[in-house]
Amino acid sequence: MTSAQDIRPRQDELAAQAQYFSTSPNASFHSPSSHGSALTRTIPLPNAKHLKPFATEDIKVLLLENVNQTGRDILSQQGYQVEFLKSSLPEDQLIEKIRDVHVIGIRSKTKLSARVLKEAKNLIVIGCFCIGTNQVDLQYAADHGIAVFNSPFSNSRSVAELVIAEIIVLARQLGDRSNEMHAGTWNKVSNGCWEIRGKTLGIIGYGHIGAQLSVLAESMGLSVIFYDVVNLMALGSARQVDSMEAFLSEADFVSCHVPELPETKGMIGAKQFEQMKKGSYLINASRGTVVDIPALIDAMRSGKIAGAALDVYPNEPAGNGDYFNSELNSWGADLRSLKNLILSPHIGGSTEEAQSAIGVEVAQALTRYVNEGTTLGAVNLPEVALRSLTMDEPDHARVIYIHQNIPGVLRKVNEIIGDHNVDKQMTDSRGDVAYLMADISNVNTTQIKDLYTSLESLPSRIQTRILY
Ligand SMILES: NC(=O)c1ccc[n+]([C@@H]2O[C@H](COP(=O)([O-])OP(=O)(O)OC[C@H]3O[C@@H](n4cnc5c(N)ncnc54)[C@H](O)[C@@H]3O)[C@@H](O)[C@H]2O)c1
Ligand SMILES: O=C(O)[C@H](O)COP(=O)(O)O
Repeated sequence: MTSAQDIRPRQDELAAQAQYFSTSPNASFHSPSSHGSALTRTIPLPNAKHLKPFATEDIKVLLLENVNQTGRDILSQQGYQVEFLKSSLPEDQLIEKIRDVHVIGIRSKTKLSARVLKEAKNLIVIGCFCIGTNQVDLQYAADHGIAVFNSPFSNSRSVAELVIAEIIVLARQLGDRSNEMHAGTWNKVSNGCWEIRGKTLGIIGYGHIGAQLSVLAESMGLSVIFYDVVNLMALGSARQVDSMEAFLSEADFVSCHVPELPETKGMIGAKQFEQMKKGSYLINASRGTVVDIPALIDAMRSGKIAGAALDVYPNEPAGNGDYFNSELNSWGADLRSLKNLILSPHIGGSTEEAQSAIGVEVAQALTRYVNEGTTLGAVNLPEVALRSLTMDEPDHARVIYIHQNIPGVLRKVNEIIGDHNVDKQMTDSRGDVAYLMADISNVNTTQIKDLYTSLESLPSRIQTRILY
């Protein structure tokens, strides 16, 4: 039976590996990527029942933005060094911290631009503990062999429920009445207050959240129409409308659920407010850049739009307690002065259920990637997996080779690994980047080092890891 002690590499093996890499320091820094370092070391784990390819305590994880305890626990239980911070970091501090880490976990606030990622010499994987991945330069990450994972739908229901609440609160001006009561004013009005029964909800972006919202809204007596760039199956009695103008002119409530893309930036602006019904409402819980805020302010002041709910903003404060500030956003003060405008601090996905599920989902994806190289669910790399390699036979190794997707690479890689018995192999490509995973047997430590050096020397190489 394997004891806990057995699943750690012996100190003398670690020392030997450190020596090996310190005598050939460039081996892990070949062009085109400057990535590769501690994790490209090949550290043996004799007798381990499951693939744990290196000293897990060497793995440094930085978690920002208050990632849920469930995720922190999973990563800590792996033995990784986990640093946890409640808020995001200013770019200069982020750059200092990211230099060192192999894994970073973020939410929607932390911008992992090419400028930041360029400094992340050890980084192999990013976990977005949220749905959106617009805050990460996905192409730069892929080109440098950094996998990115997210949680595609664990908070969808939470967002949909929040929007349902907002529809009723807007229709009844409930936010204003509550504010007035908090200020000591009794103001009993029915003017401009409506039931939602029989009204039309227009959903822009009929994906995970839009579809959930559609089902909930119909059950409360709303008619649902939606606009999406993709032709989609309508749920229940919902109906897809092809033209944005026709869609906007029919909806009493318009709710945005599109990702942040170049095409969705400012997609609701002055022209679209003009096309909306007089007295209609706008809800945005997608991304702050989707709605042109000065145009919204004008439309609300003119009475065209009777109310709005914003959960997201083009610039959001770094952490709790920070001022929602009008210096950063010239329109901040104007927004706060508007009537029947619900402002919430990006809480669409902030429920216990969603955060707990996201913590588990993303932390497990990160662990599988670090320990086994599995990219299932990655948003920027090809999805590749092989069934788990057991370490019962000590002469087995898993080769992970991320490379440029150009002709002739597989032939060269197979020439290198083909002297050994290739038990299984899978390769796939996505755009310019390809990912190869192969389990080989009848290979000893010296041969593994040779394999590693040969693979690293191929000009197509982005990142090599050999797990054994
Ligand atoms: N407020 C929050 O806390 C919160 C929580 C979760 C997600 N979000 C945001 O909501 C967005 C949507 O989430 P989702 O899970 O429903 O995404 P999704 O990918 O499942 O659905 C997005 C839909 O938008 C459509 N779309 C894309 N571009 C479009 C365009 N130009 N016009 C019309 N439709 C377009 C897509 O075809 C897709 O059907 C996320 O990308 C994220 O930014 C916010
Ligand atoms: O993309 C998302 O899932 C939402 O915007 C929620 O982001 P958050 O985890 O930063 O609240």
